[in-house]
Amino acid sequence: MILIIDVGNTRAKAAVFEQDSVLEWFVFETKELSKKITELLVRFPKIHAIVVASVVHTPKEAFLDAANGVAVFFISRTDHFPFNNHYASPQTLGIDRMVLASGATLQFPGQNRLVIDAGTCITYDFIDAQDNYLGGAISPGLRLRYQALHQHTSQLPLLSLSDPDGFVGTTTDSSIHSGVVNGLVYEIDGFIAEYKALDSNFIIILTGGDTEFLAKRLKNTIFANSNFLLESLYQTFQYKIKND
Ligand SMILES: Nc1ncnc2c1ncn2[C@@H]1O[C@H](COP(=O)(O)OP(=O)(O)O)[C@@H](O)[C@H]1O
Ligand SMILES: CC(C)(COP(=O)(O)O)[C@@H](O)C(=O)NCCC(=O)O
Ligand SMILES: [K+]
Repeated sequence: MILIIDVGNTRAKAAVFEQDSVLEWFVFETKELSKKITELLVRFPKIHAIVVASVVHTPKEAFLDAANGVAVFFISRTDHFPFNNHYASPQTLGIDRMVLASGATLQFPGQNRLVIDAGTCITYDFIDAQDNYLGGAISPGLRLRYQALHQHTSQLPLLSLSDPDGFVGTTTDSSIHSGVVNGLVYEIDGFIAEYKALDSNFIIILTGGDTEFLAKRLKNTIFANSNFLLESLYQTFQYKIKND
């Protein structure tokens, strides 16, 4: 039994794997990490390894203390990945993006893949049909857009995510919802159109905390899976074990 943990900038996501199936999924605040690991190890005493990918500087000691002797594997940039990395600054590439690229490469062989992760930030990652990872884009996530508008102005309220009524905002609130939600939907559809213009043989994978909200609003056909990062992390770990 293996505990897989993805530590994002907003929340940590975890899954307990038995062979290749998931027994249970968990989501919690990143600051509750140590406490949660301790709880999960009590609930699932058969866990013999913990696999972690983190984009947050969480001290390794915190994991090791909570793991209480269970082996902890921190997936890092120096591990084996199933793609050729062409990012021009590989030393600064987010480990979450590498894991997503790895999952896309292994799960969808022989086609162009675009992975969109709608989390704290929106990340776009492009792996071509020959398994070359080429890069993509980073932009603010949905919640971050609402927060930024409020924090950097005097007059804009902090709103929570809600459906805009059309694209013409007629009040401050509806203008913000239109700008944030429609703006992001146009952005994603726009990027997808650019990638598809390169080659029609494309699979587009959408993941992250805003997957469900966004999936039904996009024009394009996509493969939506909120758990794609955790599944990819499990596969990246299996790939690492085989190739180390
Ligand atoms: N309980 C929640 N707390 C924070 N964000 C949430 C929650 N539920 C849904 N979300 C959405 O999830 C997004 C963050 O996604 P997530 O995958 O958790 O980010 P990260 O991987 O960067 O930690 C936010 O833009 C927000 O709209
Ligand atoms: C872009 C990110 C902040 C996204 O993090 P997330 O939204 O998943 O919490 C993360 O992938 C990161 O810190 N990247 C480093 C810069 C880069 O990938 O080029
Ligand atoms: K992201």
